[in-house]
Amino acid sequence: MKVYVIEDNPVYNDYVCNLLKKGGFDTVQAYRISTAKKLLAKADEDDIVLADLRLPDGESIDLLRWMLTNGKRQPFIVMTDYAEVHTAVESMKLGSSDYIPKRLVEDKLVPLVRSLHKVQERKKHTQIPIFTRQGEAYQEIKRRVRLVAPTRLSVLILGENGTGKEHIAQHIHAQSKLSDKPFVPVDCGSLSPTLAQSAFFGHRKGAFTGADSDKAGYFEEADGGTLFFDEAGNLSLETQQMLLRAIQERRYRPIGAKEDKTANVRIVAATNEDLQKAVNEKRFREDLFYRLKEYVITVPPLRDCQEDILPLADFFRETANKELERNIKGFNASACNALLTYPWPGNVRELKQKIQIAVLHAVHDMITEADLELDAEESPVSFSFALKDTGVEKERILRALKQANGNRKVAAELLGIGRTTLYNKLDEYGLKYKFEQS
Ligand SMILES: Nc1ncnc2c1ncn2[C@@H]1O[C@H](COP(=O)(O)OP(=O)(O)OP(=O)(O)O)[C@@H](O)[C@H]1O
Repeated sequence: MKVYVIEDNPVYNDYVCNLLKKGGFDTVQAYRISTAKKLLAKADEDDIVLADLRLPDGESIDLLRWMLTNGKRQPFIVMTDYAEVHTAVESMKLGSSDYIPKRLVEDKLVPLVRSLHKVQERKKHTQIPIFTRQGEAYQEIKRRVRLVAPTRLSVLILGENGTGKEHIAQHIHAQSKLSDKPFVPVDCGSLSPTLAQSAFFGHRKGAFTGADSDKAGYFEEADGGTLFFDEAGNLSLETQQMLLRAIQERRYRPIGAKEDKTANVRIVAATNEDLQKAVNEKRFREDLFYRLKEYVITVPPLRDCQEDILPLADFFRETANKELERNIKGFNASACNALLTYPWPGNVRELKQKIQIAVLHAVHDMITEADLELDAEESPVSFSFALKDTGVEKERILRALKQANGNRKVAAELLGIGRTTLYNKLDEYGLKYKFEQS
């Protein structure tokens, strides 16, 4: 997946591409509409286009029109210095996915691209097979899901990108009493504040220019079921206030309607943001935070779930074998070691991608370390072991020791710390003789 950045100012173009690269996205640059058209002719379905509103040879809306007439349905983001609502609305009426004022690019672009990418992933993988993880941390998550699912409590799922939060939300819905009603995911990161009210609450015909017919919002679509706020940390303050009222009063009014409707939904939200920090920094409303976190499920990063890595890798190898029509049998020893020691900043999503590439690359029937193309820059050591919570730290050490069959050297490597630090920690937690090798 690539992001096409079409911006005539080369310095700004480079700046935007660097932001995207840091966010983990590949980029392709163009400075004019004419060049963009040539490049986009070869674009993949899951690519994303980001274009400046005004370009030397026309407006980006012309490019969008060209794409639509040429059957190109990639998400299209308009970047503008001129954040007038009418321009944004015009481009969105035509089918652009969103617009972003340049002053917000630094903070909002990467989350926006990420959510659009997720929508595409979701469309592509509506029927993706899911592996039932057996690791200890996951057993605890399953227990919490089982307990909370039948209640009406709002659930907040916390975890880094790609840890599988959305699947957990789906499990909560599937195990609830509402499972025969809809599960409606909302990508909060891709909602512009201007359009959020209509998106959540819907509108009546004629409520504003362009409202040609009545439209149901997410609350109505999810009626009786679960509304899933994905990337909830990206909600604008304005939208947060609007949602808080609807959730608290269990009522909302579609734009242009004369009467309120009942908000009969169960809320599940997910975020990779530290919401408490966002609350302290006044970026997230404290009252909404408490509404959302009636029950919290925390999903640990993949690097802390060592026992799940190889089984998941095997599962993704099998699915990649089917998709790519290959017959790769497994991983050699150095590949296994690399999988276990790599820090997986992109978590399960990244593991899945790396295995897919490896299955494609493998020359013989076993995947080697080189096939995995793990980025050397992301060495395990770059991940600090500075865990605030000693309980979690102890757990992690125990898991690493178990995984390493008691071998201190391997355990230290798995944890990304030096052997002396590990010995000190073992002393501190009274684990000196735990899993001692005979
Ligand atoms: N147990 C699993 N079995 C198979 N695939 C999984 C599993 N867990 C996660 N994945 C895959 O990893 C990717 C990320 O999962 P998901 O979208 O649920 O994560 P997320 O935490 O919601 O991500 P984000 O924070 O980016 O929104 C998806 O492609 C998903 O199919």
